[in-house]
Amino acid sequence: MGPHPAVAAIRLAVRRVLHDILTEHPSPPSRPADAPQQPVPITPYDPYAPCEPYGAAPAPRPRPAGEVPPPPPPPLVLVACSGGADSMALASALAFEAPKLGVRAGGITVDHGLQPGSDVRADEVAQRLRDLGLGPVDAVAVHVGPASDRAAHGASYTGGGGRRVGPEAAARDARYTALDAAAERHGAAAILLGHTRDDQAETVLLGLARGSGIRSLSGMAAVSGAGGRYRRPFLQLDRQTARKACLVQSLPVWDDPHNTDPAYTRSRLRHEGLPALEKALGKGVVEALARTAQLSRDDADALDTWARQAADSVRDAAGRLECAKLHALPPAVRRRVLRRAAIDAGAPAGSLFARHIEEVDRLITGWRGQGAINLPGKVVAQRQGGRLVIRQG
Ligand SMILES: Nc1ncnc2c1ncn2[C@@H]1O[C@H](COP(=O)(O)OP(=O)(O)OP(=O)(O)O)[C@@H](O)[C@H]1O
Repeated sequence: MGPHPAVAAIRLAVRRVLHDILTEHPSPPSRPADAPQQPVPITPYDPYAPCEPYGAAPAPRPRPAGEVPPPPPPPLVLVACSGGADSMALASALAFEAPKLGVRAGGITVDHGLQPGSDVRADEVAQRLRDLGLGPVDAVAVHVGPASDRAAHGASYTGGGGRRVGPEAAARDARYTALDAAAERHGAAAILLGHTRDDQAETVLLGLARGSGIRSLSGMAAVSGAGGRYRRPFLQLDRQTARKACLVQSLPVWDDPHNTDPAYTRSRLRHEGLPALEKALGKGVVEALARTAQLSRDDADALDTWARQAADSVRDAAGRLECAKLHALPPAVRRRVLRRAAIDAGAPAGSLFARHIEEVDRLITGWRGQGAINLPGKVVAQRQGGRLVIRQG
């Protein structure tokens, strides 16, 4: 008899991602047991050979012709685990699938230090990961400082005003910094995150409420971070499946009280907003929102590419933006060109909102002699003759 359907589903999701990682970081081919050993040439002992100076690192032994270099170690994949149901299910699937594919698998849990006893819990989670057979496993304590505007990990949770704000964002920043450091320390090829389809639906709704275009509707990417470090195998899987997989495998899980605390926007959305939407619109809302994320991402990527190509064609020989050519572009492409120009001039991406770009756009489409527009980062946009000048002033 095969595994429970929930367990089969989480394993399949992880197996697919491990296959992708292996394609990008091929494992050394395993030598069949009966393959002939490569003879290792023996260097004759030379008593007159010069000695290494004391304390110096030994010089690498020149490899005799014909000696096969040692194979690189198989890629290491870490699971980022809070101890919650989603990431515990992910850890169990990784522990099951990785050895079968010749991948090394470890884990990391981050202690944000925001609740009493969080250090003890982090140690417990680390032990559970080791009990699953994962290694190396780290429990890392972080200091949660003020939140930044950075949105570099494919997730962008914000408050209603558009800025990434509050303790949630600050904890996330500290967590990703710790995860990045762990990946560097261990030379990991990837870090798996347990975001599910339900998390994706919530992220899309938060983006919708922000009203800043299809990029914010595109939710979290399946692959993100430096060099595609972060992978989200469960983005197509619902939260109930992950929880069920933990239940049938008797995996203890920790339910973060923040997840049910109505003080948090995401928690209200999860427990009040989405159920109300499902009641009004019927089942399938979560699935539809997750599909919206994927479609929006594809559209946003295409428009970004178009805008990158258009950016050169709207400049004069001196590299200045020509208003007439900007005017001829479709609005979605023009706004992207303007946004990119403002960022290149020094405006911080996280503080540049749709309303800023709309004002700059009016210099092109609604020109009636307006003055200069002040943008974040002391960047100024103004129309001079038929040119749009955006620079730090
Ligand atoms: N303290 C932590 N240490 C390590 N990884 C974490 C931690 N918190 C969250 N993560 C990672 O980020 C993912 C998303 O976390 P988030 O808090 O948004 O969701 P969650 O619903 O609480 O997830 P989970 O049920 O896995 O705890 C988790 O699945 C996990 O991979």
